[in-house]
Amino acid sequence: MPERFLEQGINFKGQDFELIPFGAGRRICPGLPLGNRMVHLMLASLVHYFAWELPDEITPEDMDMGELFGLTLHRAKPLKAIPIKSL
Ligand code: HEM
Repeated sequence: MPERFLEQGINFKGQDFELIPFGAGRRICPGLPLGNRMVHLMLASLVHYFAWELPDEITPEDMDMGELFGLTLHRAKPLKAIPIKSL
């Protein structure tokens, strides 16, 4: 639920310990600025250039958003999204 951080005034740059995808303090990830730009560029390019659909007539409401606890918290079932055509 990434939206839980909306309007909280929390950012990911290592000051707010509720959200530290790049770590914090002296050993914070030195690739933070590059990583931040690349993730935005990659995701925006995929959304901009392709139309997407879910496999097997799954609707967004049916998606299993279950989580699996580990070193990081990730989806129990990987997201499968199919690019159907370039826009
Ligand atoms: C979305 C992309 C990335 C994420 C989420 C990420 C996340 C992290 C995290 C959590 C750490 C450990 C920080 C800590 O120990 O507190 C780390 C360390 C590190 N990251 Fe990244 N990283 C990303 C991209 C990059 C990139 C693009 C580079 C280099 C070009 C990079 C280079 C490093 C290095 C060298 C360390 C070790 C820093 C140290 O131990 O002093 N990372 N990263």
